[in-house]
Amino acid sequence: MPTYDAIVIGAGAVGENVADRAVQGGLSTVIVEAELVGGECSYWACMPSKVLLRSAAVLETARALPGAAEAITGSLDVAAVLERRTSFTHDWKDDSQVEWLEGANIDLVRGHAVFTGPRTLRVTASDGTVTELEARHSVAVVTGSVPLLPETPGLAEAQPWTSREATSARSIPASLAIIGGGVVAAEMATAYTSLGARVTLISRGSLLSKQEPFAGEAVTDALRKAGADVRLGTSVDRVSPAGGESPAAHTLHLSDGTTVTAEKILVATGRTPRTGDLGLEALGLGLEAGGWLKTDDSLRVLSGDGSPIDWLYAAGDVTGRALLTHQGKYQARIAGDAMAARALGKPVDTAPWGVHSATADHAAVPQVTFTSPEVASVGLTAHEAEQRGIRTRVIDYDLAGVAGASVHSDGYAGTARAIVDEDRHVLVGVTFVGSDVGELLHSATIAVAGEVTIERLWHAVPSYPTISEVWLRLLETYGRPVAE
Ligand SMILES: Cc1cc2nc3c(=O)[nH]c(=O)nc-3n(C[C@H](O)[C@H](O)[C@H](O)COP(=O)(O)OP(=O)(O)OC[C@H]3O[C@@H](n4cnc5c(N)ncnc54)[C@H](O)[C@@H]3O)c2cc1C
Ligand SMILES: NC(=O)c1ccc[n+]([C@@H]2O[C@H](COP(=O)([O-])OP(=O)(O)OC[C@H]3O[C@@H](n4cnc5c(N)ncnc54)[C@H](O)[C@@H]3O)[C@@H](O)[C@H]2O)c1
Repeated sequence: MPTYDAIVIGAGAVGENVADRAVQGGLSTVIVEAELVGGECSYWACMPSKVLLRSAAVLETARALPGAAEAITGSLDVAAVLERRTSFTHDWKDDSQVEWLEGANIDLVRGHAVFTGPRTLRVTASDGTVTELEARHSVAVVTGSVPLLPETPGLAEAQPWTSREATSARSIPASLAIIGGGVVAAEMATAYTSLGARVTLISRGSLLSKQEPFAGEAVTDALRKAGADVRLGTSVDRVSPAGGESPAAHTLHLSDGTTVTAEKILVATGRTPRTGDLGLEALGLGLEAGGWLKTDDSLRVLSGDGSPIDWLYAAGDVTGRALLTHQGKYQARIAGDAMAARALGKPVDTAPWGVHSATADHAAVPQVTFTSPEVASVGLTAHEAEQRGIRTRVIDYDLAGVAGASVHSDGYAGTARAIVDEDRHVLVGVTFVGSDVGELLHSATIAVAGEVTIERLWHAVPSYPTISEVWLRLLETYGRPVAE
């Protein structure tokens, strides 16, 4: 049986990084992949979705700029956008990522992995070939997540799209009904409206409800202005064939008594961990098939009794810690380093903010939602800070009042919010809403993760005239520091 120091199950962006750090730490490592090396982010999530959004965002900015606006003589070239998307996904082929694995000294076994015992796995390839693998030290489960489909009567029969079909479509449907009000729903509603589909978004709550309320409100207003039908506080009771002249269309019957007819339905109601078919439950460790893999901050999986399993690690979506590529890769760096350090008897630093502790997962998770306007946030919302019992002050500033924003484009609209922990005089959360604010976010992430005091932030001088001058405006709104 081939034996390695470490086995990584899942070669998405996160698994690749776990394996890379394990190899760099001195462990012989094999990675197992059932589909494409590169995972969801490269082929059906981050990259294709952002490419689908980008051209229209640039066009919108140009339209708000005298001089540039006059040069626009046509409309969005949908075929060119789809072609650029396909080039980013390498037409759903993973040769370049396989080449990267080879360069990083990571062995690859293709197929679906199932645990046969502690540290042993059986991998079955699509042609039926079986490979048994054994790990001397550790196994990392990095199997990601899959879309969660609600059990709405008639929905499965309508063969709805998930994010996979929405990001890989070769043509744009005339009409698209999107069920959900989270990030996927908001981004895909923005993209498909710009690409010419008649979009109806149906959300049982508000839009982007995990963010500051003004974020979802701004995106809702913008989507409506762009022509989308956004129905909030409504759910889908059942789906039926539309009949009539367009047999391929579907009718969605909503809880408010209205109906929506659409050629395609996109379900964007969240994700569920890919742990149902791994044989984890047979290990006798109290792990549940289909459940999230809870971990400690060095990414060791916690057994049913809450104690860490010394040989079993997990990172990325499958942990449910933060379903974001960059945060999963942060966990991956820590998991791979911790696996290597423990295997080789080297020191392990699991103190908060230590080398082997994914502390930022609790305090400073950044996220950019690439809607129009963009929503960029890190750390806590005002509501979350209050729930954690932090004594806060909320500072808001209208981005339209910042010189750099008015240079960016005419009629620039946006909002910035900073949440100050009044006891520690540090920021615990920041949100920006506005065109191109995504590139501003890392300044806020550094302030929050670095726990930079308000007094010191006055010495971080933003350049004039950039949108980042909002930092100075937020400080002025908070109040000048005084010498004691
Ligand atoms: C539409 C959409 C847009 C997104 N946009 C962004 C974005 O802009 N920015 C961002 O940060 N995040 C974004 N995300 C989230 C991001 O895609 C995920 O957080 C990220 O892909 C998780 O990476 P992962 O490696 O944990 O899982 P995955 O990428 O899902 O990789 C897991 C891999 O494991 C393999 N696998 C599973 N089970 C087995 C098994 N038993 N044996 C062998 N192999 C197995 C799978 O085939 C897969 O390749 C988006 C998500 C969606 C749905
Ligand atoms: N730009 C980015 O960073 C980006 C982009 C897309 C996705 N993602 C990540 O991917 C993950 C998945 O995104 P998502 O939008 O699918 O999930 P989400 O958790 O953001 O939103 C799920 C939405 O579905 C609704 N919902 C849940 N069950 C429902 C039901 N039965 N009926 C009707 N509505 C229901 C929820 O109320 C919520 O509005 C997110 O956690 C996000 O972090 C990130």
